[in-house]
Amino acid sequence: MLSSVQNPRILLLHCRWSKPLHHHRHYPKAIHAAAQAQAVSTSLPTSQIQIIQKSIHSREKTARQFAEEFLNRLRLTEPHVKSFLHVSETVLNEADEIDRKIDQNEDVGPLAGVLVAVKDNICTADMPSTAGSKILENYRPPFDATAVKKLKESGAIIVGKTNLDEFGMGSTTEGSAYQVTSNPWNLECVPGGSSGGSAAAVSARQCVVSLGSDTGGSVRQPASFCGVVGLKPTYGRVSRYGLVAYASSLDVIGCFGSSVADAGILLQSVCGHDKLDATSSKREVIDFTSQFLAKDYLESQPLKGLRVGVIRETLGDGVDQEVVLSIRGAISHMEELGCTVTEVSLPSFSLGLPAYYVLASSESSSNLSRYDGVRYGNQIVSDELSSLYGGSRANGLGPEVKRRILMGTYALSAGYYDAYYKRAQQVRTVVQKSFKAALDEHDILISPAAPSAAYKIGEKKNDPLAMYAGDIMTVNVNLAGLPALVLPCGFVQNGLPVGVQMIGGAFDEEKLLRVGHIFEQTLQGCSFIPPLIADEFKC
Ligand SMILES: NC(=O)C[C@H](N)C(=O)O
Repeated sequence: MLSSVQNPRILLLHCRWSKPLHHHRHYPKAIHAAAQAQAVSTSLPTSQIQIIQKSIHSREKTARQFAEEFLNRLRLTEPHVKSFLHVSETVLNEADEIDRKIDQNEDVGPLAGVLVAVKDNICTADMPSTAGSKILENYRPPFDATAVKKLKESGAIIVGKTNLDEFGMGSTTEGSAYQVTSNPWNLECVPGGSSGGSAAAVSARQCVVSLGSDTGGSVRQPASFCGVVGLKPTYGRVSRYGLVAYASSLDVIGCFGSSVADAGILLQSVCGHDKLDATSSKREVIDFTSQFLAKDYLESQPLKGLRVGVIRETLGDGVDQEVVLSIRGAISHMEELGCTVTEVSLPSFSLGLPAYYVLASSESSSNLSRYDGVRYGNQIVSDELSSLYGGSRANGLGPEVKRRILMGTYALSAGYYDAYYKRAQQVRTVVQKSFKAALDEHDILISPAAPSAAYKIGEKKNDPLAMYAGDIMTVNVNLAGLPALVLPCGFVQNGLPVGVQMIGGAFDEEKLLRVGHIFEQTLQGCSFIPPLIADEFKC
């Protein structure tokens, strides 16, 4: 007979809220105390996509009923959370069309009836796409991004466009030119950024899953702040065609869900080679989720012998002690599941942050030069071409975007190029090599997703360096182009969630999702439902 430590299925039962948490001695204290206050559900995070597919195909529930459920919740919560810049008016019609197809035995696709929110820097032909900037106010692209096209082909219903820091530049979503989004766990706190709207929308269950983009952590850090799952795929895994360019060598489209399985199923639908994006990979796309979703998989001790490396530099000075405690709890849980956990050093880790900000700003200064008031968006009318350009930019771009363009232009200018841009590229190579060495010895690497939990709106808004410093845990992964998964692993004392980051080798999303799923199904024992909607989910 296996002990609970060896048998995840038994462990899972221990972690159910019906049993007091303290009966499981390995449950981390930080989760322990705060989680009891936050516990609102006896159910584990399950794949909402699977539930929807099963129900609509068995006619137990219609796509319209699911759509109405989410839209009602959206109507109630949106005045508080403000995740969306635009909500579609055709959701119910699209749901009816899916029900009609099912009735007539027509093909509907793996995301049939699933409400997906899309970050507003991802182009949609039938909705505005502002990238959170005034310069693109009312802009309607004449085409869908490849990821959006694939979503539609899979039967998904795009529920709307979500708020973000202007052009993805920021870590709180306060940098949007339109509105400030709140964290559903505490409306006075930021949801993280730049994909704060997409993370908050999943957290408040306004949609089933959502798309974001991640240049230096924009999917993973808001996932951590909002208590949801965030997946940053390998660079090249998902086409960037139709993603408004910020820093093209770092940008990737990523996925949010309330379970690891949902994030994986969403990735499956949007990834793959696209001839419209020369950097998209031609690698064959394998099935990311079938293996771990198979019945009885959890009972096969699937993590036994998995080599896990804890990045030493991410648990030291400057990291909130309550976050460290939660991550240590997550690490001991992985040991319980049979993983071999060792510390690993990435000596170049701290160099990643300045290198990222030089490279991202440099690329943005080039990418954003297209916004001149002539080809896109808002224009200041003038007889003089230079004041038409200058006026439109002065008026249409926000302060953080201007700061990055100035920093990037400086780093690229003759005389400074070698000292900044070239140096940063050299650091990037060092970062890539040190990840490679660490991943030669380990299957996955572990770190916090951010040095703190969510903080108050306004707290860092006027302190760009403090804001940049908050990206320390995530930017290195973008420099190396690797995939990473963030999932909730606990709470700090004030009840805000903490996320653990799992980093994998290039194109190894399947392994990351598998490990994440087992971790989620055996540790949490509870869906991370924010207080805002807790009443609805109490059982
Ligand atoms: N876009 C991102 O991934 C967010 C990062 N904080 C940045 O401002 O660059």
